[in-house]
Amino acid sequence: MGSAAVEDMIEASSGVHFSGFHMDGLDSRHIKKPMISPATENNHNQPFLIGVAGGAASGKTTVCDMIIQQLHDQRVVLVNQDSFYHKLTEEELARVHEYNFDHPDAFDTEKLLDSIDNLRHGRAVDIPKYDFKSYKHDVFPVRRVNPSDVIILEGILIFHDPRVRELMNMKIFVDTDADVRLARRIRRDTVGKSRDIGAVLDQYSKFVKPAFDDFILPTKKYADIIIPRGGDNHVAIDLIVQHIRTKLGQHDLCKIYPNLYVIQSTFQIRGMHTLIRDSQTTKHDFVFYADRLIRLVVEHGLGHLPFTEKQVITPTGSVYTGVDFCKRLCGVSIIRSGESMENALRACCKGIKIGKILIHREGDNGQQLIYEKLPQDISERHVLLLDPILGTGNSAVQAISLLIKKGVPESNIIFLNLISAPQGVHMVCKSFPRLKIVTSEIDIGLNKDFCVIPGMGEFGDRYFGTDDDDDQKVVASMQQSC
Ligand SMILES: Nc1ncnc2c1ncn2[C@@H]1O[C@H](COP(=O)(O)OP(=O)(O)O)[C@@H](O)[C@H]1O
Ligand SMILES: Nc1ccn([C@@H]2O[C@H](COP(=O)(O)O)[C@@H](O)[C@H]2O)c(=O)n1
Ligand SMILES: [Mg+2]
Repeated sequence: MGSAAVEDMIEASSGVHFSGFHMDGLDSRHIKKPMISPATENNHNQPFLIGVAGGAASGKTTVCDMIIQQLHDQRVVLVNQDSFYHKLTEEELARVHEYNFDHPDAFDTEKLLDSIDNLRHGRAVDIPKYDFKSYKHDVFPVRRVNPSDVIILEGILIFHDPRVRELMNMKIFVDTDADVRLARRIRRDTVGKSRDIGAVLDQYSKFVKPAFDDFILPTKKYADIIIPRGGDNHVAIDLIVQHIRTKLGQHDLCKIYPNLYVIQSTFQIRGMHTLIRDSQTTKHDFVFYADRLIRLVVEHGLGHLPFTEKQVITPTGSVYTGVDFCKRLCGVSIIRSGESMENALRACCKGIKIGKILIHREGDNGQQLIYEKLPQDISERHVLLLDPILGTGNSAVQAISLLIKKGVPESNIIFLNLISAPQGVHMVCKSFPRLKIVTSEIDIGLNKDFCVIPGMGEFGDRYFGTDDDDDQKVVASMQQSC
């Protein structure tokens, strides 16, 4: 695809986030101003920002180095909070042993925020390298840091300021025993920084330990992941790297198509995917975890519907300013796998009408519309199109074309699925830039039989129990648990 075509498409589709506001059927007293659906699942065109905090000598730098090493094929930069220590005055330098380097005020957070803002917007920045021996920033040449796919921010107090914290896509706290930290610090400061052991211990009891208790430890609660034993914890580091890779994989397609929304990956979501993708999972477990994931996708999809502001009076007599749901909705499932998503939609939207479309699939593009039953007034509704797998995209294109033929505006269609292949994403997003796709994971691609890989096999067979192997799996799982 030419870059001009991509730009045209992005421009055309970016408008849809603001154009789906409908007022039909709503009480005008409740309508104050249009509210744009929050689309927080992914940050288009933004690098993935990781924060790594923890006590001094807990192993933060070691953990960052290991992550960077494992992500060797990605553009990753490390930004150290040390680089943003305030410049000391002559007076402070003369009495440096009385200076508290562990207090939040020791850092120039405004400058740090400015540098991150530049990097996030694709601008290179010059970051000084701090010299622990002279307490100065001008001993070493400044480091030119280029914008990258992943930015790691590391430092004892990197979670302290909420403005910095809010920018982070992932927060890691390195949790190492206090004795180990002190022992490492003594070695580092005496051998590495040529400091006197008495001064090191004085600084520790006067500033380092109190600041850890008062400022650093209280930020542990903001962490998404706490790593005990730092760099020795290879399992945690592998999982973190895997998660970052998933996020980076998604970013590429999300950068091209602003109408693609991949729900924020968590270890819970990855755990559920691991189960439904495992060929040894029993039907019972498959249905249980597929239902959980479907429910998440449905809830995220509903988050993209237009809302109107609504105020209510609570039992305490106070005013609560909230939102009113969009009422003109309908679901459409692509038979047969799509029917597995109907229950979750019904559970979220009381009494929702659900239409059906049956498409006969043969090979990669032998699609043929066989049957359709849709509500008569479908053109006036927002449609949630249901199909757990987006493979080649041919069935989806058939179904969407039918909806558009029936008068449904393209921007009123939200296509919900669990797994999308990049081929299907390209096909649907290119053909219908005003529609939205909400999915939970993007897979690698399609095999020669047009099946999604790694995928999960034939979803309908596994969900509805028409998978021949299932009895053997039950026996195997019973044997395992004996
Ligand atoms: N798992 C570990 N085992 C032994 N030594 C370690 C380990 N992790 C870090 N160190 C050492 O401890 C010191 C502090 O580690 P570092 O990663 O620089 O911590 P921080 O960045 O949190 O201050 C360094 O000298 C490093 O080599
Ligand atoms: N001139 C300085 C500046 C900082 N420190 C100490 O460094 C610690 C933070 O660095 P980490 O790599 O351990 O995160 C912090 O505890 C400061 O006391 C210093 O000793 N001298
Ligand atoms: Mg460090």
